[in-house]
Amino acid sequence: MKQSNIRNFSIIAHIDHGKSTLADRILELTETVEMREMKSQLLDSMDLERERGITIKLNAVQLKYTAKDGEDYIFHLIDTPGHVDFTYEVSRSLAACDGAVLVVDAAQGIEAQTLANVYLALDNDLEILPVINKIDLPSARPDEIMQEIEDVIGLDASYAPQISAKSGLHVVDVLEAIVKYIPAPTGDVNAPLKALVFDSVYDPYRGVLALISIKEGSIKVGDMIKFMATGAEYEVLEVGIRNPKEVKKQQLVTGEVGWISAAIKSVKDVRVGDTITIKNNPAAEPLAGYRIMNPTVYCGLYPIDNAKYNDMREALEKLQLNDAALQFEPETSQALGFGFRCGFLGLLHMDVIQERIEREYNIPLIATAPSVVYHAYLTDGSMVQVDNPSFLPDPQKIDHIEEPYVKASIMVPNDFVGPVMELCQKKRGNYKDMIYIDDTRMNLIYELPLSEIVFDFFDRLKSLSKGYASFDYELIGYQTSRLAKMDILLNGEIVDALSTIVHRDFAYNRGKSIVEKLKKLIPKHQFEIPIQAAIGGKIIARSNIKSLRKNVLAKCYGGDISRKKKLLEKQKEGKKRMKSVGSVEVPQEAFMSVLSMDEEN
Ligand SMILES: Nc1nc2c(ncn2[C@@H]2O[C@H](COP(=O)(O)OP(=O)(O)OP(=O)(O)O)[C@@H](O)[C@H]2O)c(=O)[nH]1
Repeated sequence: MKQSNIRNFSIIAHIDHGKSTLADRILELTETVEMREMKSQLLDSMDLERERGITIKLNAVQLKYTAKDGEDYIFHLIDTPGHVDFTYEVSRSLAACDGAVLVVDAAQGIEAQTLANVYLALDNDLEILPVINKIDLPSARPDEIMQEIEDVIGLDASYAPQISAKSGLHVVDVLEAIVKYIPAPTGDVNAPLKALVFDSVYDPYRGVLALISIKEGSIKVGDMIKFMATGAEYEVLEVGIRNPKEVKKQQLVTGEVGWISAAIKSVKDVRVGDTITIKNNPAAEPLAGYRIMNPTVYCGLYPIDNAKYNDMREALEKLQLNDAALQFEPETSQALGFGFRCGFLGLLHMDVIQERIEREYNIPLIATAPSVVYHAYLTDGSMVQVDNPSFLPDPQKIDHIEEPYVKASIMVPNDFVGPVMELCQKKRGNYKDMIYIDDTRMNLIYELPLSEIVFDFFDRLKSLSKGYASFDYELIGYQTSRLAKMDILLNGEIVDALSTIVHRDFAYNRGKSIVEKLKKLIPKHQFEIPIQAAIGGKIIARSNIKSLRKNVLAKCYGGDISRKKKLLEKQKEGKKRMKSVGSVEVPQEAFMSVLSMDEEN
């Protein structure tokens, strides 16, 4: 295939605007997948993804298309994840392309992630092809949306195909527009190899497969390769493409997108964003833009059954082979026993990992409230990074504490601007700017502490804007805040897993709210349980869980063993998700109670 007849592109969109549905239609139209094999949203391979309707892992497929000009083309379609947690992956997958198909919902119009994705595409110098989707909806306003794309993004949308990805209407226009408007790859096939690693997949038999886009040169079986950032060296055992079935090849050349296997044991050697070159004929410099991804959110994960500790380590190790962004190290909690401190890219990433451990490895867990990474500057001039609130150094030794901040862009209809600004204010946001999108909507720019938005910000935003607000953010660095550690005491004992770092101005309300929540969540015991919130030994809120009066077994008379058994079974069921903390049984929800703060302020 001539390089000039290759087209490499991604589909980008705000969540739910129809990216995966369009990808499915394109696969059908190019007859890449036979109809009977076609499962809806084929590119989303993990069960969890399908269930949650989100795209997490990237995928690349090769498609063949005979255009109306009579020429045969090869398309490489690279699927990108659509959630803010995975921005870096989106950016790298875009760097593997020459163009991006921008899907915009004809009823919703431009949303925060539409813009965020457009900026990422522009950063990567991509040609952007707008496509207006869901024109079958009664509420569709394709012409207005076309105007919006021109006004807000500054793209010429006059040639944007207006389609229904669901029914397939006009989807062929998208393929023609890809041929016409997205440029062919330009690299020199005779230059030393530069292959961008934009994803990796773990295969239990062959080790890590690197998904690569060949920017210059070529790669073939038997080559000795070098990963330029990690320095790892391997011999290439297999190269190939996916269509979406795996097809082995002898080599991949400039413009092609595929995979290589080289008996690579750990995903850590195959960092997304790295450049692969040939060891004996290396490229002078790597492709631009590589960076190491650091987790933004940490939490403790503890097996409910301590005997499962080693199984859990194995589960995490296996998951990590697949997911370089997941970090973990052993941690002990007085309350919860032995477990792991785990680092994630965001809350969604955390949820997904937690669910996979429970579901795929069958290990019931207790998760502690997520925490961001604080920088505690000590009076001796040193700095410690704190990702677990219970390890915050003694207040006497702390000079000041800094916390991570983000710049948030929130798109919201005019009617909801008031409540959204109020929410941002409550979440300690600093107002920065307000940009008019059109007569009906605005883009609010705020700087907010990450700790405030990783919790329930997104849910609150959605509910108070009736689902209309959309949101995107990027980390902008650390700022000093008046923070302190708040401890929770049950029955007079500090429960380390319930400690949080709070802003001093909000400490009282937050303490009160947590204490009240715990009172509702922790079941009654045979004895009274005092619950207290304290900062530096000073009690700021308290309540009591009254003792249980009735014994369930008292109801059973005589020797009705089966009834007794049933009752005990029932109690056991209820206890499954409990963890004994000292003499108190605490349910899983209690550890998350520090998160949802509906009653506060
Ligand atoms: N009416 C209508 N619904 C559509 C159309 N295209 C997609 N949808 C629906 O919109 C919803 C979201 O579509 P997806 O393709 O999953 O969206 P996505 O952008 O891939 O979402 P993420 O992968 O989560 O980012 C699904 O319920 C689709 O059935 C369309 O043309 N018309």
